[in-house]
Amino acid sequence: MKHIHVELGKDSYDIHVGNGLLDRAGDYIRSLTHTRNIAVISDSHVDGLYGQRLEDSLAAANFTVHRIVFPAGEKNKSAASLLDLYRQLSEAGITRMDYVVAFGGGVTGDLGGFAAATFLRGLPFVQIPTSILAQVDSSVGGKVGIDLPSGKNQAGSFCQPQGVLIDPQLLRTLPPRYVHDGLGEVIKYGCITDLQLFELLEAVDEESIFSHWEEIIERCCSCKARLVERDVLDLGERMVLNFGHTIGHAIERYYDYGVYTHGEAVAAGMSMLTGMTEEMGLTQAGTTARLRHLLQRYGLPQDVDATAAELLPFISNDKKMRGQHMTLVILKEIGKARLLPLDASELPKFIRKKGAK
Ligand SMILES: NC(=O)c1ccc[n+]([C@@H]2O[C@H](COP(=O)([O-])OP(=O)(O)OC[C@H]3O[C@@H](n4cnc5c(N)ncnc54)[C@H](O)[C@@H]3O)[C@@H](O)[C@H]2O)c1
Ligand SMILES: O=C(O)C(=O)C[C@@H](O)[C@H](O)[C@H](O)COP(=O)(O)O
Ligand SMILES: [Zn+2]
Repeated sequence: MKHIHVELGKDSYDIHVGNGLLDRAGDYIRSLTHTRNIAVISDSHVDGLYGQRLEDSLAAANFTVHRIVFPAGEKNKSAASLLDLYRQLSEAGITRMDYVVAFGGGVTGDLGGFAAATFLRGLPFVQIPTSILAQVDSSVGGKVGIDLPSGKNQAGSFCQPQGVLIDPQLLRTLPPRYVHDGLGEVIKYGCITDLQLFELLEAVDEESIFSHWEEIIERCCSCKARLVERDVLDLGERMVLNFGHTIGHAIERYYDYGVYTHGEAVAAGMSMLTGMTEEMGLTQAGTTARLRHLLQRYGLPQDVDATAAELLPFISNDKKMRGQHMTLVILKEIGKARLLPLDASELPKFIRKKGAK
């Protein structure tokens, strides 16, 4: 079992990584609280697969368990779902001393975490991520929230979990599309800070990657933990985690959260942007080809049909926008990202698509 500490003063917590941890969740959460009631928020797929196992572990540790379920899918990371979770938390009689577990992929972590962060002005919560994407990225760092018609993650807050329990064995049931989806964010970590991780992904293939999950999860979570410790509110250095997301979020929204998964959209965003920055001489020659080759190897898109003009309106409310100024995350080379401040009027030239004027 591996432990990664996230040092944030009174908001500090630990990330635990180990096979079989799901069945020890009850004892672990019991070590954090004496309360009786616990709400487990999960989507319909994860609840069906693992809800009873988690309930059994929690019940054995003397918790009264309230399983709260919402329909799976990014379209449900919505205000309507949030209201329904509040209703269910209220009907379960959850009070301020009780605990919430966000148990599922990134959608559950963001939506369930936001419900916990805001219901009764805030309840303590634990993240038990079950998708690759959630195990390498979304369960750590405290960004919780929902999508709005105006854009991706447009309502949310920073609220750190009390702990994160990662059981890589749960990934065995993850559908192949979401293996690729999560690898989109893993490739992001390789691009922004971890050349060795990028090289590992180049060296293995989809078959053999399963034997490397623990190492991959640990590398990504450690990288994220260090960035979050230095810049918890995302005002500077943490922004590198947003590489590929300026265009990626616009892609998700343009297609109404129904065509590209988050990891796929980020993959296309990284590739499209790097194509442009390399052409401008800001990125080392050859980087785009290397990135696109890796994306292709793991079944991820390198481009989308939507034009720059179609995507641009959804970039105007990116969270890296400050008035008329914007920070773009670009690559110097594989393993090294940098923040590029620019005027919003310059954005179109970074989104212009290959071959377009
Ligand atoms: N807060 C953050 O820092 C952060 C970081 C990255 C991404 N995100 C958000 O995460 C979301 C994407 O997360 P995701 O890709 O995990 O999507 P998801 O939560 O929708 O999960 C993907 C699918 O896999 C299913 N699933 C999850 N675990 C499973 C398992 N073990 N076995 C079988 N099926 C399983 C889910 O039911 C769902 O159908 C996006 O909304 C994105 O914005 C947040
Ligand atoms: O934790 C972060 O910081 C990230 O940017 C991680 C991203 O992978 C994640 O998708 C995040 O939710 C994006 O945040 P946003 O502030 O751009 O909505
Ligand atoms: Zn992301």
